[in-house]
Amino acid sequence: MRTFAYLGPSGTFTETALDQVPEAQGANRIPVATVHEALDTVVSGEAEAAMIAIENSIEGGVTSAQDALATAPGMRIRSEHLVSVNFSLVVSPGTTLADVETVAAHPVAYAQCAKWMAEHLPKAVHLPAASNVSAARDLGSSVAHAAISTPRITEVVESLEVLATGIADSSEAQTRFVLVSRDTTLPAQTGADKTSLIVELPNDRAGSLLDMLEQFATRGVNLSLIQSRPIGDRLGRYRFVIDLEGHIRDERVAAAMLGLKRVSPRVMFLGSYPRADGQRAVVADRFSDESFTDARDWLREIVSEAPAR
Ligand SMILES: O=C(O)C(=O)C[C@]1(C(=O)O)C=C[C@@H](O)C=C1
Repeated sequence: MRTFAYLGPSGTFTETALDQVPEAQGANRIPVATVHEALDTVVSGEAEAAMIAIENSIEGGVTSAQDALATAPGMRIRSEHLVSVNFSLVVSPGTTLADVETVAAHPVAYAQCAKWMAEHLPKAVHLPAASNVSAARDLGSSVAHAAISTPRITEVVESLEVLATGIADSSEAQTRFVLVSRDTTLPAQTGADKTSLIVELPNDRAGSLLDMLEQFATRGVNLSLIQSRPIGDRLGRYRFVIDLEGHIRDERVAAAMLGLKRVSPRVMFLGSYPRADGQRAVVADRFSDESFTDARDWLREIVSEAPAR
């Protein structure tokens, strides 16, 4: 039976993202407690793929996921999935807002409710939880007086009371999830694709960040995310987590990758996959596949006609 891992327990937004994967319907699902654990199940072969949150429209890149992807061997993103997220404040029956001094919440969820918290619970202390669901499920047994959770939490944990709904700073917030596996076959080009990379730069060379960015700019490759994360071995060493518009089989993306390989000591290719929003990249004529192949044919002709030395 096919097996998929996701950040559990059942009821998380991550599970909602997994529900979007046709192959995961009726499959065996392993709920895990962290992104690291999710990727470990894939590395060990226990699960064929894992669903992880990678970016939020308010909080930006999910750094724990970026760091886990940078260190787990051989991970490839197969597909991306968007889920609209909103949050409720829940308590054990009888607790009022005035009683709440501590709030359990997943850090990404807590950050998305910052304005509501500042207005209604300015003195509350945040207790980080592994997921939106575990924050609420563990209320009875933890020191938390309230939890930030998904609006559907009362379907999973019936004993809870909802103190406030729609507490996220934006009602339009979305989280982007990716399905990660060890399958290295490339998903087909669709014209509306994304490619994810992790790039390290030499830190003893002035202008290496500009060198990297030029590889994309001069080939008309648009970036949709760029974030630096500490490599962790010593101060001042960072890796760049990058999402770009296009597929590695697009000539302009392939050319940028070749350029990157020359300026960077380490480029990790995390995958090319269809964009969840179906938005096609806007590509100027001079960056089209045809423009690249024409230029290559022109050069080949010159080289093949060159007199032997
Ligand atoms: O999947 C969930 O419900 C989670 O608790 C996790 C998570 C995340 O990992 O970032 C997912 C989406 C929300 O934006 C906040 C938290």
